[in-house]
Amino acid sequence: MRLVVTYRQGGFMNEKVKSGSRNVAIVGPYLSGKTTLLESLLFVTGAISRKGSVKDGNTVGDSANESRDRHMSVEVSAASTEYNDLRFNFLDCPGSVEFAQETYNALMGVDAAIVVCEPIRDRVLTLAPLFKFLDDWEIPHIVFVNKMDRANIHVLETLHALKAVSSRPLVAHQYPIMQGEQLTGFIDMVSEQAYQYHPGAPADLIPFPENLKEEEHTARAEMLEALANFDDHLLEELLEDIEPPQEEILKDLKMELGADLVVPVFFGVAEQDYGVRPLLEALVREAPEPETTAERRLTKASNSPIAQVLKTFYTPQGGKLSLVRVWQGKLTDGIVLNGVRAGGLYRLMGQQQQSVNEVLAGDIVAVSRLEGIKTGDILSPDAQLKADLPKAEQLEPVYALAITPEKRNDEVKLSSAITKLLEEDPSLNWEQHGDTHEVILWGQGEIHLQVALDRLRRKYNLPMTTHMPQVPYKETIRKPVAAVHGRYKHQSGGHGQFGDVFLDIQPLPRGEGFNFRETIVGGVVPRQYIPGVEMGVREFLAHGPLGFPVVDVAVTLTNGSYHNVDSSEQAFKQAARLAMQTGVPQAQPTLLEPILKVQVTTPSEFTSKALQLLSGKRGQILGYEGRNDWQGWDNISAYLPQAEMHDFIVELRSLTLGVGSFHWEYDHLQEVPEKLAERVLQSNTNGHANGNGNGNSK
Ligand SMILES: Nc1nc2c(ncn2[C@@H]2O[C@H](COP(=O)(O)OP(=O)(O)OP(=O)(O)O)[C@@H](O)[C@H]2O)c(=O)[nH]1
Repeated sequence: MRLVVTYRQGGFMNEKVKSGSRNVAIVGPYLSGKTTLLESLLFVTGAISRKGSVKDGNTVGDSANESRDRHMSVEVSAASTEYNDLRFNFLDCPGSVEFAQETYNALMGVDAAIVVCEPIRDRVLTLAPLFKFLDDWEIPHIVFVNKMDRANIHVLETLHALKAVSSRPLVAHQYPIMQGEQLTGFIDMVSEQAYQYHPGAPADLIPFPENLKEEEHTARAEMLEALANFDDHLLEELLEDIEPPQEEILKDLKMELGADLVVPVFFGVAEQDYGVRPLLEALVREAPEPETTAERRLTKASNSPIAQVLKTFYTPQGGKLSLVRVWQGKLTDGIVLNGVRAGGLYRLMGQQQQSVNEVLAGDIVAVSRLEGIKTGDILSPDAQLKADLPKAEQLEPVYALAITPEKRNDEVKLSSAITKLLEEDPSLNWEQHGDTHEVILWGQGEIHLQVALDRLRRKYNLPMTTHMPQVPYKETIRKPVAAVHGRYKHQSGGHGQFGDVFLDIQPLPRGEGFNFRETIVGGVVPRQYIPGVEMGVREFLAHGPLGFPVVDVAVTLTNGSYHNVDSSEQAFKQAARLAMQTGVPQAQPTLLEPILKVQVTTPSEFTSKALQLLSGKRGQILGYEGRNDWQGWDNISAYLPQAEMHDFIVELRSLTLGVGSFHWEYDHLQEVPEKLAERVLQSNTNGHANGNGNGNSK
């Protein structure tokens, strides 16, 4: 096939069949250098002829406008290159916890991940949730300690800190050669050969640095011991002081990395391309082949083509692209998947696309126009297909904003635009609240929602204003009132309107809602008018004297009278409303607020801070304990008023290096403390209803 060059910096690879492929996600904490590493990988493999930088906004990763604006990845970027006759599909994933869903979805489709991190002791904890995800799903991963041009802690200290947050043993695959804080070369721990880096060129073989002999030997012995834990033959050799052959070490590294039993560690400086070639070599030699990954992940009952959607994009022109991993068989141009004809197959290089005619199992490509298909869906031309592939759990939303189109006429466009937004980003959610009628956008944090709002504005021409969502307060009554009278009598022209009722109004236990009964005897209120009475009561309760829906109240129609000509269901409805208007204010109305049951997850060292945060937000601690499935992490259970939830995730993250998280569900309604209730009611009469009494726009 002929070379089609469409990429500005050097072009796509020749679209010819390679001897194999590797699909690799680049993951790691925020700003650790993932996009820079991708740029370097593409550069050293010749896919681009000039490197862009994150600062200049011209990298292949971070190509979306929303990423460029913020100098951070906000979605997965795919790029393809080749090295050693293998096709490499790299997925550059966002590091911010607010975009973790993107990363988790992408990880489900790769053969291995490169975890990029920085040599900063205090920041390694930010790796813990990612390591846990990788280990829970047994995804083979390599650590690349980046920014070794400013490493102010010793290599062994970095390794030690990293080991503390990984449940799998970390093995140094290289021993870095440093000059002060600057990486200058490395010793390959398999061959024990030393190399020196050179700007813009491959590393040179150099004599073994004698001063590192002892440290390197210790680190190598640790690596071999870790490998020997899963290989009896290697263990015997070590016990008998036999130097294991290099092939055996490499075989073990491949097998144990592939099964996520060990995590090899590399060091580098992505900005200078240092450490990037050895990383590629390791991926070629040691990362699992796509067929091996398919054997581990795919459960299937037929041989038809099978693919899975890892990410959905809507291009600025409005076209839909589904990034898919082909697990089995081949996809061809125009193939029908799950009943939908694909528009075309494309290899991606950031935002650039190159059309291809067919794609074989083990590859990752974008498929256009798969309308109705969502991220995570398993695709096949076989309608009866029974296949299973793991799918990352959907993250629960933890942060909300109420949104309103800047232009009133845009309200009708909003729902279809949000539907597309949610297809692109499954960790968003939205609802139109039943009580407050606000449209609420839910997501993972402030930046996450701002990115969603940017997309609404840019892609769908829907600028929005936002404000803090109102708290859906309710009200109830504290004491019963009996025989409240309501009489509706109206004479206008023809025949008049007459309804007359006596109601008992009583509080119900919390959570009982509403019930209506009648104890009418002797037909003083004829049967056919009683539904009107209930309707009038319900209508009144939708908006009580404090301005909120009234709950946990029982109303009994006990007595009344009627007029043969003038009575009607409508008139009795009005009479009931009048009785309620009189009676409810006498029954000590009181404000109720929704209380959430939350479960906070935090590293144990931050548990006391998280407890303080909860208490400071009127939370009621129910208990806390260490997690059985996650050493060094605690779960805290508490009740938290919904009025205090708005910034809870923001504050929790700022107290816990960004790794604290929480799960929540509505639990019950509870009386608002008197002082606070006054503030809420005051701000409600001013047109706002949130717990802090400040309904300001954000
Ligand atoms: N000193 C130094 N800086 C680096 C290196 N690699 C990346 N950086 C800088 O680190 C910053 C973040 O780099 P990115 O590549 O955007 O990091 P990222 O991990 O992709 O960021 P997110 O995807 O937003 O989490 C940028 O300013 C880079 O220039 C490196 O090897 N050395």
